Amino acid sequence: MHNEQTVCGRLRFQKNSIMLLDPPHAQAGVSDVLQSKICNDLETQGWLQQDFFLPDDLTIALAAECRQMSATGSLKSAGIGRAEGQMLRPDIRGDQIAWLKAGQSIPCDRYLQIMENVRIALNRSLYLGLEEYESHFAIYLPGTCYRKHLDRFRDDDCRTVSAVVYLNPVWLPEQGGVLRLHIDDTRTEDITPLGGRLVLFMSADMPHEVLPATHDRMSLAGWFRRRV
Ligand SMILES: O=C(O)CCC(=O)C(=O)O
Ligand SMILES: [Fe+2]
Repeated sequence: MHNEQTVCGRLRFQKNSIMLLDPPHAQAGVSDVLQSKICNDLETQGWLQQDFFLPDDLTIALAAECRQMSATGSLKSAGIGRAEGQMLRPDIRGDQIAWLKAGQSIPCDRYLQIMENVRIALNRSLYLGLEEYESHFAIYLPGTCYRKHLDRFRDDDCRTVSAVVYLNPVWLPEQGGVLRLHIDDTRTEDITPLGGRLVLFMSADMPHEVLPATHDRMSLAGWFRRRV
């Protein structure tokens, strides 16, 4: 595991990073490192963190796309709840989002292909029967948050594994904006939203929240789903 102080300072260049995808990464599966974390960490503790998950050039391209969408008004305030029951409650959830569509850009398709490899790895390790992946860009403007919640809806149990990939190439601890996982009644785990980092956790069992930040906080949040 990398020292948080070093990792938080600045996204390092590819030569220092662990190659997580076997070349050529588009078609290859996930690395042995990630596959064994899925087996060990996700299965035993219900969550995992993988740094340098995305190649640096992809993190930068996705961050640029997120910023561009924000600047052109393509990101919309996210609601809470599902379908007709959805409502805007910026005091509870303050991010702005845009759902990804296949073919919308080369970086998004690269990201979706990588997540497809993760889906296969999850099924191989944990026999979860995951059939699809949905994902959105998210930006949390300074001061906004997402209060403690579970990702699985009460009336729809398809969301099985939650995945967040962070897109800010630089993130300092004093900028806040951690993802706080509530592991049990007494233990929490804070994850700094540093670019390239992946977090996976079980959607039904892991209460979590996003704390306010002092800077724009960009990510791709997604869910591996079982069929209805
Ligand atoms: O951005 C994060 O760290 C988590 C986001 C989240 O919890 C969600 O979108 O449901
Ligand atoms: Fe969530």
